[in-house]
Amino acid sequence: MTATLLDGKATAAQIKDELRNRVKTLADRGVVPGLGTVLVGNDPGSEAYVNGKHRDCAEVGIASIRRELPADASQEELEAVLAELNADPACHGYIVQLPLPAHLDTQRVLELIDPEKDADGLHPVNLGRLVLGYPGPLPCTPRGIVELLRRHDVPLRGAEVAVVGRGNTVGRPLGLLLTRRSENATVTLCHTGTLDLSAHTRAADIVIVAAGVPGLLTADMVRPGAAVVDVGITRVIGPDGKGRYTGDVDPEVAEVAGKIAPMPGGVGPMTRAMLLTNVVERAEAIVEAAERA
Ligand SMILES: Nc1nc(=O)c2c([nH]1)NC[C@@H]1CN(c3ccc(C(=O)N[C@@H](CCC(=O)O)C(=O)O)cc3)C=[N+]21
Repeated sequence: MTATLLDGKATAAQIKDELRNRVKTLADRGVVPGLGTVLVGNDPGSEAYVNGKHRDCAEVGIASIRRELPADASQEELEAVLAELNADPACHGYIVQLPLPAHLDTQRVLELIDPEKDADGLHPVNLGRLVLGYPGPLPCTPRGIVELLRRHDVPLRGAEVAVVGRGNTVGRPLGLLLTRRSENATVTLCHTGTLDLSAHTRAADIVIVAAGVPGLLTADMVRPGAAVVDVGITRVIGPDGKGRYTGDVDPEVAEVAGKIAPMPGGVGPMTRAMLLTNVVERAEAIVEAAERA
């Protein structure tokens, strides 16, 4: 491998150190930030992610508020939990772990989250704020990618960025974030239906792949020296018959790229660090509003 590492694990650890200090400052003002998680069912992958979020909270001093419902929970039961968290002043932000079981109405659930408590930044009101350039919680993965690039001195201003994938959680909001005046990148939002994908990726200074297609980005598609960010996370069965997660970037890309954010160890830890950041920011906003009053 010739590319240098965009090390999400180390960067997330540094961000957690910074958050620990902000949480201390909040505690001095009498507020402990609280993150809520809502998990429906017992998918082992979702359980592992939610456990990871609570471990992160403990490391930083954020209080964990855990709500778990059985796989056959009704829409009404789930909505009652959201109403409870919306009303709980100890909960500064929360997430509903996705995907939900198929019998539940995901769109309706996500729209019932109080936008001011939307730790994922994915509520339609907050995506609308992002479109309009208004302040609000930002989606964790796009924000984590921008933060990872910034902290590794990858210039965004004037850069050509190819984003592959236009999903609501990563690609589409990432395009909006990167084209804000404060970032000022030039973005081409590609997807698996783009006719000449490699023409776009080869023209880019930064290639960010969030398509969920293992091995989609190959070495011939990358301009030598470009920065590459792998957001893909797909469960595959390896040659040994065991399940594992794989990214969207072929390993050979590391011989061509100048910098690479790998999976694992890149965007995942940054996503988790941004979830914590969103909660601490919500708590800070509440303390500041109370002190102004
Ligand atoms: N409401 C909601 N919000 C989410 O943010 C959300 C969700 N639902 N559903 C599932 C996806 C997936 N996701 C990941 C976050 C971190 C890692 C992560 O930290 N990965 C490590 C590897 C962890 C391991 O190997 O166990 C890494 O990339 O290095 C992975 C996946 C958040 N999601």
